[in-house]
Amino acid sequence: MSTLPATEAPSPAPGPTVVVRTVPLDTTDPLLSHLPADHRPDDLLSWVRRGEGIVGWGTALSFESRGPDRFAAAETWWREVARHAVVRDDVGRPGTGLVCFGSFPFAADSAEPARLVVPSTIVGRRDGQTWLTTVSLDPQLTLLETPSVASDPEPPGDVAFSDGDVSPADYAHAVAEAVGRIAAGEVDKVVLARDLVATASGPIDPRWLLRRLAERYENTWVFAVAGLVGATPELLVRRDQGLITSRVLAGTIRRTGDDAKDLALAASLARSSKDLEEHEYAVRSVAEALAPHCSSMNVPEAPFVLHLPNVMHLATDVAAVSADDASSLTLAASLHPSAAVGGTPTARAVELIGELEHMDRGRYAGPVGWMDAQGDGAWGIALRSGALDPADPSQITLYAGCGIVAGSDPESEVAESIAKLIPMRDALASE
Ligand SMILES: C=C(O[C@@H]1C=C(C(=O)O)C=C[C@H]1O)C(=O)O
Repeated sequence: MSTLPATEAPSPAPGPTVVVRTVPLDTTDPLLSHLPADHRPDDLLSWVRRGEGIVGWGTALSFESRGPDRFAAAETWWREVARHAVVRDDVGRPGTGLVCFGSFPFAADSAEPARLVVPSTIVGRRDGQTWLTTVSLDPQLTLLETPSVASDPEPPGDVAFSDGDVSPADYAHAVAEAVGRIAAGEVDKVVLARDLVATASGPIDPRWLLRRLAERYENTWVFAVAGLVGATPELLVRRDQGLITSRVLAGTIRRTGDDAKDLALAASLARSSKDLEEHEYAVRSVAEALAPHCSSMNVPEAPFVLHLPNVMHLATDVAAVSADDASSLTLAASLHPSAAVGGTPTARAVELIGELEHMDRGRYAGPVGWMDAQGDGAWGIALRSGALDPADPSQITLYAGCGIVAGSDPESEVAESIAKLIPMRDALASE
């Protein structure tokens, strides 16, 4: 329990003053089991992988930004919040003390704003050590009770799927058009996406989705920020005490369910010139964007095959040593959009997405993650995800996209998008 000195009122500080307290917590209960049952769906926050990470709820502070400067505005706001925060941190590692969660729209002209949220309660775990952080605007902050395990979430009931803005037929058409534009030399690669609307008979509890995603997709980061929920296998960037890492994915094969066949497919994926070419574009775009911020960088020569229950991807883990004080969010902003979700060359590919895709991606395929007061943090690409409808608790829009290159075939890309929708479709099932 802390009694911190009251700040003078009215405060001359331009930013809000938050009072933050982190203490070790003696529990081994799964992080996701702490997310409370009685909060609004868009008030639950998660960044969890293999039982570790952070979950949060309640809103101590939040911020929205729009347009091409959405990242810079968020960074400025965060620096102000961090500068004025009064922090007492008894654990002292990345993710403890003051932390925000964030999620950014893919496109600068999206109707969706970028969101940063500082939750009022965070439970985190790293290397087996668990902690509790409370954040308050009240300088007389007293520590909350140790969070308990919440009641189990209810399943969403029967779920019906319907076309979103881009039907499978529209998608095949857009892919064919993109292949034509690639042949004409406009771009080398463009990533096109589509959406699928799921309507459940009952309210969709994000805690249900998160638990199911975490159970089945242990090679992913299971996230929830302001109603965007998913399990991404792609880490845009992590900054952890001077070490920068990124997991680049591009090049995909659908799994068959037959392990022997899947191994043969994995071997063919690792040799496929179409996929290797697509992968190479994505790795190069990440390495080039990180280079100005790094003193040394390790980019493996050949990708490995990442096995997920629904698909396999060509994957490369880039590691680098930070050479400046660029925060994880600044790094994420300079990496976005990578060739994995935009294309190559980036600017022209993004224009082509605007021309051919016919939907607002919202925060799908944008950076999603968290950051602490030192700028350490982790930002994934919001893939294998859905956006809960803020107006209808029983509806969620799911998204999936595919990298289109010269050799792409529209029907295969429709099938690949279907495979990429499986994690969220399965997570919605009630069985
Ligand atoms: C765009 C998505 O995935 C991206 C595209 C990939 C591809 O085309 O091979 C692979 C992984 C991701 O970088 C998605 O899942 O929606």
